[in-house]
Amino acid sequence: MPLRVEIPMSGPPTRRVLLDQVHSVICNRIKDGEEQYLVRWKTDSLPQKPPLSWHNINELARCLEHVQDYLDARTKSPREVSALSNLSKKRKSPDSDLDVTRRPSPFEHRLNIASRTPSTERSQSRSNTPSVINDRSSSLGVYNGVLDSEDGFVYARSSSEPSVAVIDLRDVPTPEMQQTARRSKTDRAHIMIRAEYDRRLKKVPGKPIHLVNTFDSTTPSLRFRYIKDYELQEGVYKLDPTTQEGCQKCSPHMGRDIGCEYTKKCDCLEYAAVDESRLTTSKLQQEYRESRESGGSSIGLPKKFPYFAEGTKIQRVGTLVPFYLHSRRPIYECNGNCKCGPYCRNKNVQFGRTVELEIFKTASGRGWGLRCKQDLAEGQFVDTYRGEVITDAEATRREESSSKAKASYLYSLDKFQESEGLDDSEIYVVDGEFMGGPTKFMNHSCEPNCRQYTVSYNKHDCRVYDIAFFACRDIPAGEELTFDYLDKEEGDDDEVQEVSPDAIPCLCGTAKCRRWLWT
Ligand SMILES: C[S@@+](CC[C@H](N)C(=O)[O-])C[C@H]1O[C@@H](n2cnc3c(N)ncnc32)[C@H](O)[C@@H]1O
Repeated sequence: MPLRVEIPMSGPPTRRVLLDQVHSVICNRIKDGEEQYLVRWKTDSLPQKPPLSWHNINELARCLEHVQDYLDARTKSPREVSALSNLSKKRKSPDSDLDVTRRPSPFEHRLNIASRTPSTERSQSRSNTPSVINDRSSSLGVYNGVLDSEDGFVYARSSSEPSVAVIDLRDVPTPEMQQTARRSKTDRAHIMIRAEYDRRLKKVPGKPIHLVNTFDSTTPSLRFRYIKDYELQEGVYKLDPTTQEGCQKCSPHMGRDIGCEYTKKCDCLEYAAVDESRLTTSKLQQEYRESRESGGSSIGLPKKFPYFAEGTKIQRVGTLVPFYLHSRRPIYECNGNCKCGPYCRNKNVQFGRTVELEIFKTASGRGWGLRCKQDLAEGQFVDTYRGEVITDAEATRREESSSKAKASYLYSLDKFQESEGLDDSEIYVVDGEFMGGPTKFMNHSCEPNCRQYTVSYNKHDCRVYDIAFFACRDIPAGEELTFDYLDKEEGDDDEVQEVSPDAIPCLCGTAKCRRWLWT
C-alpha cells in the first residue's frame, strides 16, 4: 500500500514540484548523471517527520526559488552564516529638507535580510525517482521511494530495493550527504535559475532590462517580483485620485504652444519653488513676502518649471533644470485630472522609464549594480524606486528580523514629515526587497552620478509620492549608476559621525569616500 503524504495539490496533478508545497531544498547529488535535489515538503501532520524526496532538477522548475536559496546558503562561509543569524537594526537616515521651504526632505534606506534555508543530505535511490520517509516506522527514516501525485495528493511508496539507506531524519543531511553534495555539480540548476530570471525580466514593461554576470554563476534572487506601481500593504492609505484636483486654469496651448510653463496659473505648481528672478514688480515681491509669512497660497506667483521645454538643445528637452537638479525641492507634476492635457511638459516621471538598463555583477564586492545601455544627459530621468509601501511599524518589524549582512532596500517616505508635523509612526516606508524595479540594484557612491528626487502628482498627499532617480551629470553608456544613500548637503560632510559597530564599509572607491555606508 502506498503511503499517503498529506501535501494537497492545487489544480491538476503534476510531477512538477510546486513552490507553495515545498518547505526547502536541503541537499544535492548527482544520480545517473542527473542533478538531483532533496526536497523537504511542508506538512502539518508530520512536523517531526518532514517528508523528503529526491528530484531531478527538471522537476523543480516551479520551485527554483528554493533551489536558489539552497545554493546561496551552500556558498556562504560559516562566518557569513553566523552574521546572517545575528539580528541588528539599521536604518539609513539621510539629509533633512534643507532648501525646501514649505516641506522638508529626508530620505531613508535600511538593511534587510531574507532567512536562508539550510543545506544538504545523501541517500541511494533506485532510479531517478525520489526518496521518501517511512511514516509507519516509529523511528525516523529516509527510504528510497517513489513519489507520485494523484488525485491532489502526493503518494510515497517505499522501495523494496535492498540497498536502500535508512537514515535517522534528525541527522539529515548527514556529513556524508554534505560531502557528496559539495562534490556534485550544480550547473544545470544555475542555468535554469538564470533562464527563469531572464524570462521574468522580459515581461517587465518598457525598454528592455538585461542581466549580465561575467564573474560567477549566480543570479539575483528569484524571490523578487517586478512591479510597475507601488503595492500598498496593510495600514497604508493613499489619497483618492479624485483629490488630485489638477490644474483647472491651464490648457494645452496657452499661447506659443505653451501650457503649464505659464507657471503663475498652474494649480499643480502651487507648492513649487517660486522663481525669485521673475518677481520684477513690487506687487509680486509683496505677494511673495506675504505668502511666505502666512504660509498661504503662492498661486499667481511665477514658479520654477521643473523640466527643460522650449528653446533648449534637443537632448536637454525633458531633463531637469539646474535649479531642481541642485536643490532638494520636491517636483510637482501635473496629473490626469488637469486641464493641460496629456502632452503637458510638466508630466515626465509618471510616464515611466524610457532607457534600457543592465543589471550586472560588480567587480568590487558590492553585489549587483545597475548601468544604462545608452548615454544619459545631465538631468535625465532614469527610473523610479518601487516596492511595497508599508507602515513604519511593519518596516521596524522587518528590520528587526533582518541582519546587517545583507543588502538594504528600505526607503522612508518622510520628505514632508517636518513641514506637515507628522509623527515617525505616520511615515510610510518603501521596501523594494521582494518586489520593485531595477533601481533596487543601484549602489551607493560618495561621489555619485545620479540623485534621488521627490516627485508628487498630488500636492495634497504628503505620505505617498514617488522617488525618482535622475542623472546629476552626463553619464556615458555602461558607467555604473550610483547615488548617495545619505544625500548630504554641502558642508554636512564636515560633521564628525560616530561609526556604529554594525556599519558596512563603503567600497565605492571614490576619492571622497566617507568609508562607511549610512554614517
Ligand atoms: C539597494 S542595495 C543595492 C544592490 C545590491 N548591491 C544588491 O546586490 O542587491 C544596497 C546594498 O548594496 C550594498 N552596497 C551598495 N553600495 C555599496 C558600497 N558603496 N559599498 C559597499 N556595499 C554597497 C550594500 O550591501 C547595501 O546594503
